[in-house]
Amino acid sequence: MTESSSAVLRSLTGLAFSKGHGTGNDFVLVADPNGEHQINSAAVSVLCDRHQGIGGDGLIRAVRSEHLPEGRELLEAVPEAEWFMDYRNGDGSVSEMCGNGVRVFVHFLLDQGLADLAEGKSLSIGTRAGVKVITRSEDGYAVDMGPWEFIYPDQAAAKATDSVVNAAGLEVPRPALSISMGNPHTVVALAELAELAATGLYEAPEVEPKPVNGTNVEFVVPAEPLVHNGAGHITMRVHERGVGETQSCGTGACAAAVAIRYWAGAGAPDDWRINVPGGTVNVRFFVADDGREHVELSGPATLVARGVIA
Ligand SMILES: N[C@@H](CCC[C@H](N)C(=O)O)C(=O)O
Repeated sequence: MTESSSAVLRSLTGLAFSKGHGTGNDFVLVADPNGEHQINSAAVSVLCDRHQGIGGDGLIRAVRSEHLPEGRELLEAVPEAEWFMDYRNGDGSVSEMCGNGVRVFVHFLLDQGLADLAEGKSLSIGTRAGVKVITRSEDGYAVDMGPWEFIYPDQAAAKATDSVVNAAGLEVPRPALSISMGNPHTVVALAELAELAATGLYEAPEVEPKPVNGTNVEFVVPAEPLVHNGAGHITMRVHERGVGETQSCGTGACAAAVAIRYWAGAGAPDDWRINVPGGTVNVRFFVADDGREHVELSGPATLVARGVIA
């Protein structure tokens, strides 16, 4: 351990944390109701280090929205969004949204006695991508992720792809489609599972044009046939901005379903199962009360440990 990382850990002595995951996308979770802990990006990367820290794809701080400027702004429109998910990637960078993270966040709030979520009720959680509404579901928790958007709408409409991606193991760059789920995604379809397995994600894929704020990149293989039992089926691997390859990405699963459904055209289903290395998440498209098409993400949330920084 370097001197600076041990100094960072010393400065956090006594901090209580939990460790949790959603389909293998794992997080260090800290309850900071009154916004008293400034966990800077150096501290996040030390805590998320798998060898010299606790280990995690990201760190999630649970803070009351009133204690953050971006939370106070959300409260003006949605006063019930008491809690804010302050999400950081494992390298310390900030991301707008984490789909697996928000389910684990709610599970953590319930475990800590900081919130209630009775059957048939919902919880509104503040995030940097707006307020997300969470309910209980058969597979764990369901999150209304809101509407999706093309990042380059003109190109997407004209050509159905808007960028190209290359990665280790792929012989030629592949066409891709860029989708925003509040955070950026670039989705690439591959023909078969063997090609997906041979794709090297130990370094960031190259994306052209290079997105200014970086991007998460999803490699997906549609099932053959694509639709069975009324749902579309996809297998996905992901390289996450600020992390590397992860076992799962909730916003990535939504972006993958958006892209494959768009490419499949009229008649494509509204229900999707996304198989990732860490399990399965479900994605559903529906028209919400605001008259817009929203994406719902559902899946499990698990807490595995509680501890204190020594
Ligand atoms: N794993 C997350 C996404 C986390 C943020 C992402 N790495 C980014 O920088 O946008 C998910 O489940 O959505």
